[in-house]
Amino acid sequence: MAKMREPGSETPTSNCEEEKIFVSIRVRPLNDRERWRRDASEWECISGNTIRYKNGPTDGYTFDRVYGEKSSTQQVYEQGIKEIVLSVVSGINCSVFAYGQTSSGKTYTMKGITEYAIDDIYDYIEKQHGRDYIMKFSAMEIYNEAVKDLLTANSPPLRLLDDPEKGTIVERLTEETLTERSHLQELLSTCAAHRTTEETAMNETSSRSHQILRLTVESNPTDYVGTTRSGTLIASVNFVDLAGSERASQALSAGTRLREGSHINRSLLTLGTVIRKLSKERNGHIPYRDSKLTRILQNSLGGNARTAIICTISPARSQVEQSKNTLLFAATAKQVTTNAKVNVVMSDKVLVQQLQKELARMENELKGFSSNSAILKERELLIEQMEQKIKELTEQRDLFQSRVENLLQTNTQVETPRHRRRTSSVSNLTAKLLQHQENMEDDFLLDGSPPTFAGPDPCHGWEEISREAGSEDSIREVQCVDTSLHALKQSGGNTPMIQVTHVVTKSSSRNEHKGLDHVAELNSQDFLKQTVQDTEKTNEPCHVEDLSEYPNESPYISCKPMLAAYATPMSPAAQIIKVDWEPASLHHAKRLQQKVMSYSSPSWLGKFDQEFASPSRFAGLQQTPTRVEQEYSDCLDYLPEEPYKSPMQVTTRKSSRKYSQIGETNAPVPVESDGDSDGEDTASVLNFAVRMNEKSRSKLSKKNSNDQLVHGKSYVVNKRLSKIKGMGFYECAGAMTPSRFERQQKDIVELWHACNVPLVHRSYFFLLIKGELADTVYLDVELRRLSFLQHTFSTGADITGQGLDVTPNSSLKALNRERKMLSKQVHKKFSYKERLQLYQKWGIDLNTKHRSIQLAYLLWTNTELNHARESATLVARLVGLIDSGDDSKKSFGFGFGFGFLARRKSSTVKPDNWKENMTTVG
Ligand SMILES: Nc1ncnc2c1ncn2[C@@H]1O[C@H](COP(=O)(O)OP(=O)(O)OP(=O)(O)O)[C@@H](O)[C@H]1O
Repeated sequence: MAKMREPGSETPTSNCEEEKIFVSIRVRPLNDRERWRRDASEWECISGNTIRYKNGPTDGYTFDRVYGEKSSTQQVYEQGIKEIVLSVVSGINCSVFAYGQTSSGKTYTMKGITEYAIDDIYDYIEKQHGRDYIMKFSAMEIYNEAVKDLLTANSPPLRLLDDPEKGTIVERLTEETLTERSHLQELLSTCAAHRTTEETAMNETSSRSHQILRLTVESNPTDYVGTTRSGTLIASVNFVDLAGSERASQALSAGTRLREGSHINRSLLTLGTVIRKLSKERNGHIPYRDSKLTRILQNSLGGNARTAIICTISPARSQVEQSKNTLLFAATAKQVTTNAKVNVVMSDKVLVQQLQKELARMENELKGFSSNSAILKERELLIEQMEQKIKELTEQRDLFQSRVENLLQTNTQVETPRHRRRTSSVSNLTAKLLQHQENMEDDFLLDGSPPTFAGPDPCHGWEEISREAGSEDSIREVQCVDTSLHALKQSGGNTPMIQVTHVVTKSSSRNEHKGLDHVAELNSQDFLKQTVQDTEKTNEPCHVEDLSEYPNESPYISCKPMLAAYATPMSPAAQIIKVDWEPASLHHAKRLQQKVMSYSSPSWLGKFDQEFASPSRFAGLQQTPTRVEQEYSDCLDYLPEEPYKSPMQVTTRKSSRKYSQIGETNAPVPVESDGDSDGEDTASVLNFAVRMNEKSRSKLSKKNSNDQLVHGKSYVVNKRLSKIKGMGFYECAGAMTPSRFERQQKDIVELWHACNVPLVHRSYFFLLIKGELADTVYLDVELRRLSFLQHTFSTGADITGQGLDVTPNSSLKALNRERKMLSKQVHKKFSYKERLQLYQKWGIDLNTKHRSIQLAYLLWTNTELNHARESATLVARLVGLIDSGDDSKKSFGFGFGFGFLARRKSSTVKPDNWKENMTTVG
């Protein structure tokens, strides 16, 4: 038996509680007619819950409660019924049935039960605080399977409706809201008056219908404690007085009685069936809908309700069979289980009310707190002051902003014609470049060949344009050459070799112009020889400056060596000669540049030039100009006044200079030609270098080493510098200064180009270098490695014959494959958003087709720009290396560099090692 819950103490989540129907038996006393018949009382209650037929088995029938003839209705109510009925105030549905044959005392008992229950409910509600109760009363009868409203006279039959939430409801059933107890008494009287009854032979009233009185109790909380909220509890208690349970055959006679009996029994038979089925298996089909009675009382018979059934019997011997049937029904009903739960309804209205009350409470608390808090007042004051300050600052900012805008506008208006022309030319060039690339890139991914950019290097163009646009300086750098053997003479012949460099000055001396013209007139084949002879003859006045007086200035950085390819390999004491010039005109600069560019690289490098970034295409000088090339040639007229410098050609010549600086003295001298004109160029220059080297050594042996011109001394031919003496080159540049670091890095980049080093390796190396002193070892090792590699390539030695399958051509092919893959990976590895950002960052027009290819091209050519590291990072990501992690990158760079060095020193360079290394980096 479920215990009654304390209203208001329940949680919003309802807990179901299973319990059996509470079944009690009440035996009424013999009535006058039975006594007149001398009918004997055949039933006795042998205990509080067992009744026994006096002439039957001694065991008797056991129920929850049994009440004898002398029991009172109050007893029946108090012992079990009351506890169930009062559940309604806790939000639990409940029902009390009276079942029994006609005149067994059902109405008598239910009348008393109802009155006691209502009294108790009223008593309970009146004692409660903190909740508002609303009670509503409705009454109906089911007669001949018609539902009638007992609160309405001559009620028409009412329809039953199915409600998804409430279950079966009776349409238009009167529901009176109760005010006070007397009100309910009046309503009960009304119901009794409207119920279908008949007069019996004993001048008594016999009920012919099933009566259902329903009291609905709704309770709402009126106060709140903290944030706990409880909803509305709604439950109903049904007082059901059934019609006589005797069989129709006994009650009916004919006509109306027959129909009435069948209807009565339809509901009663269905009730019996439902109870019987519920007592056996609740999960099967329960025919609630077979009768109005069971349909209306569905919840009370096996659902969400607590139920009590009072079975009334007559003690008379003549009614034993009916009494036994009643007890049988009672025994079956005793097996039925119901699931009662608390019915909580949290309506929006109630919820809003609760929240409003809670809000009001919190506001009151806040007001009280604010009014009493001095701290809050201070902060409010502070906030006001800060807001005022912000306002003032905002006004000042706007004022300054407008001034800046005015200034900018003024500057724009005074823009020089030259600047306008340059800007215009930049725009034109950009448009043409992009348009051209759009056409050329179509074929790139199709045939797998590297992009044949007929136009200028887009990377270079952007850099130059950017530099030009950002500088109004009249100083121009011009690539030029000077053998300056004068310097050699002044050095006392100790210099083992001579390097040819270029330099930039603002000088306007006539002699310089001569020198420039002179150099510019030289052809590529005889350039160095002629220059040396001329210099010795004319003995042009040049100041020889010792770099030791400029210990912080690296000659390599300041003079940008260009034709160093002609230095003797493996010489540890390269001389740096710096010649400052300013061209007499742009014409001279261009001519000189053409000459410089006409120097051919080895065949395999030349091929690369033609295919990738040939400046000759840009300048349209060496080949028959195509339509596109002609366009670019036209563009030259609008170019900034700076000669085009090919990264590739600079690389070709510079790389050997580095080789000479760091190489080993006993290394072979590369004098062999590969047979083609490019090779002849190289051989010629190298022969020259060898000759000069030998000359220097001869002088050195005769003069026994002048202390001012020891190995490592560097000289600068510079009209602006005074003569200085002192520290040697290696002493000067031995420390890892930023300038040296930068120079070495650039040299490595150039050698990478020259040796077709895979992009993967380049990326790794760039990512390895952090700009720290510890990077020196990486740079040195890489330089040595590349120098050796380049030397091997340039000598044209039959490396394949030695088992090495890494050749210039093979590495170039591998490099091209990489580049092709790089272009494809741009789309795969970079998101759309990333690509857009990269296009903008690298100056690629978003409207251009094949933007990704352009981006890839810029990435693999931009190792000479300031974005080298970023470029390397992007490349590494594109080729899938970035995911390998820092450790592997470090170990790769370190292991690769030192591993190779170790093999060389121990003379254990094996073809397989080479192959392995190159394969690894590729
Ligand atoms: N426990 C009782 N003590 C004294 N009188 C009783 C008791 N029970 C019933 N009576 C009387 O018996 C008569 C019939 O009772 P009641 O009308 O309640 O029977 P009923 O089962 O409702 O019959 P019906 O089904 O025909 O309406 C009534 O006069 C009633 O006063």
